[in-house]
Amino acid sequence: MSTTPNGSAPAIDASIDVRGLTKTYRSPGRRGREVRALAGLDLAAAPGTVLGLLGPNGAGKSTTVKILATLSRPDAGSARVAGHDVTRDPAAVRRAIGYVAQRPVTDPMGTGRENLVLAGRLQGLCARAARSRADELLERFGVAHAADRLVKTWSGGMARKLDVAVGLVHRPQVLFLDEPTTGLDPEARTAMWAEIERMAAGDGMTILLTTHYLDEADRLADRVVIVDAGRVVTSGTPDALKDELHGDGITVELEDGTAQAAARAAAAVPGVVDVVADGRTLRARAEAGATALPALLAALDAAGLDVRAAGLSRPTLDDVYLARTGRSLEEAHRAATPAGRDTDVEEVAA
Ligand SMILES: Nc1ncnc2c1ncn2[C@@H]1O[C@H](COP(=O)(O)OP(=O)(O)OP(=O)(O)O)[C@@H](O)[C@H]1O
Repeated sequence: MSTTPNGSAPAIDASIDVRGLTKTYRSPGRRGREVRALAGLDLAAAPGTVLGLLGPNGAGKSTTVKILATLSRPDAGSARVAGHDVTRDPAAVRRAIGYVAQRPVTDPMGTGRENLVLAGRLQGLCARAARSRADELLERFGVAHAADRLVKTWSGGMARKLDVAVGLVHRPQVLFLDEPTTGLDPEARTAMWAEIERMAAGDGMTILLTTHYLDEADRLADRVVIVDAGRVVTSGTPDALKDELHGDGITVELEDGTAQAAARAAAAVPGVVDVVADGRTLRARAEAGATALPALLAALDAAGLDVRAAGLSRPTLDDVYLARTGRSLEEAHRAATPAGRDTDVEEVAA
């Protein structure tokens, strides 16, 4: 809950308010084998905003979402969603949320319409209201033309839209989207991004989005929280996080030869730092890129190196991730051991 500046009275309640959440999984087969999924996680989302939860495999994103969706219990800490405590009032939380899991929840042997009507009935709508809501959602997600075809014949992008539509049947205030675009082709991803933007900006829904894609978070999230090993590494608006890095990125592509020679020349140019050579590409950073780039190009010319292309870029969330965790998100994914996830486990009691 947020407070007025003097801390006295509640101002606007956060739609999602998580404090000091911890969670450990224990494998019953192997005594003592425990996995600490959350180690004191804090996060908050204001109403009508998109919060991006980023982190490598195993960082604790899905565990967080499952606790917020009342599908799992925390060991300690507190979590409130739409003003309701997830452990004290899970029924109220469930009424207020939609949850779109990583894996599809729709029946591939049913039609799109049948899936939506069933979801509406399960949410307590009468038959007529469920049919009308299904029609509305089929239209809204641009899949009405396929409404009466079995979902197994739908494309991946259409099926993912149906998953999201199912999560919206009961008009939730807060929506959890767990990796909504993983596995989608670029066109389907872009279409899904437009939907997510429409839900947040148009419908005023609060959305917690977990993703592996930093460009996705940059585009959609009002605030991002980067988690690793069950803890928050950093958080803020994408722009504020990028601004903290200062300066510009410089990329130079060389005509021939390796970038090693260019790196030596670049390192001597005043203001050019963090020089990295990779094949024929040279990457560096500079506080004032517009001044440093001409000086760098002159130094390369003087060293007899031909340049094919050169450019400046603002820091990306990838740069933020690298600066904050010491490794790229991709590298972190590779390092995460898929075998680390146990399949047959029970939860450690709170
Ligand atoms: N049911 C479970 N039993 C045992 N360990 C689990 C279970 N679920 C998750 N874990 C472990 O808890 C840690 C956090 O997992 P979680 O799925 O929350 O991470 P994540 O950030 O969502 O990862 P991904 O991006 O791969 O979905 C990992 O070490 C994972 O192996």
